[in-house]
Amino acid sequence: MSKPKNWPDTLPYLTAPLHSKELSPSQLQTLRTNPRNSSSHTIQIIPASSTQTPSTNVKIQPIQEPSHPANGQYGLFAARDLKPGAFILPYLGRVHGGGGGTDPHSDYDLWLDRDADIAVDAGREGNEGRFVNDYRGVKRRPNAEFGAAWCERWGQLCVAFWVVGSPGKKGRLEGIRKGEEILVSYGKCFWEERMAEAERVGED
Ligand SMILES: C[S@@+](CC[C@H](N)C(=O)[O-])C[C@H]1O[C@@H](n2cnc3c(N)ncnc32)[C@H](O)[C@@H]1O
Repeated sequence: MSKPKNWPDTLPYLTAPLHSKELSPSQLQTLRTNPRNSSSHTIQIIPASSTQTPSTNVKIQPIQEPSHPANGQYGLFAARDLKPGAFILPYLGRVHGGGGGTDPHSDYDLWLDRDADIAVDAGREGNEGRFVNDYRGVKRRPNAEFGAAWCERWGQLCVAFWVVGSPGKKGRLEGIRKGEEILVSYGKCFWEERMAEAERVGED
């Protein structure tokens, strides 16, 4: 199986979501319910042709810029020009419930469905999506966003990334140029939790 360039040797590269054994039958049903068949059809449907692996939209690159807050780590960069609103890639990892099956301190855990208590952790295995950094300290605003999508390739709900903006709208949202870093907002909660954790460690 081919892996993306710069993929770490120690980490399994996923080409499909991995299900934690602890997922309950109702969580599994939520994951496998196509919103096209339900009354609340608000999420995007991603055709299988858009989720080929490795992704041709992105590349993983080491960050070697002292002013970048994640200097010395990796980041995810556009491998070609990406238009406003364009789908970028799915975020693959271990799909789990709050009940367990993953690391509670993971920095790679994203909500898929809060109401159903389902999240995706790419801490121990994942795809290119795990290398997306937060915009804070890098750019003035995020150029990408994440949310839930129905992925036809796997017949289930997934977390996925899109370019910020709407396809037909002109203005300051100009998509992501080839070579530009893809940056999302992890949300205030992510950084508040990290700060609280750092304070706890400092007190020990
Ligand atoms: C999901 S990972 C992103 C990929 C990570 N850079 C890597 O190489 O594995 C999240 C971690 O990246 C780092 N990070 C991402 N965005 C950051 C930012 N804006 N400022 C500081 N650290 C950041 C933090 O260490 C955070 O815990």
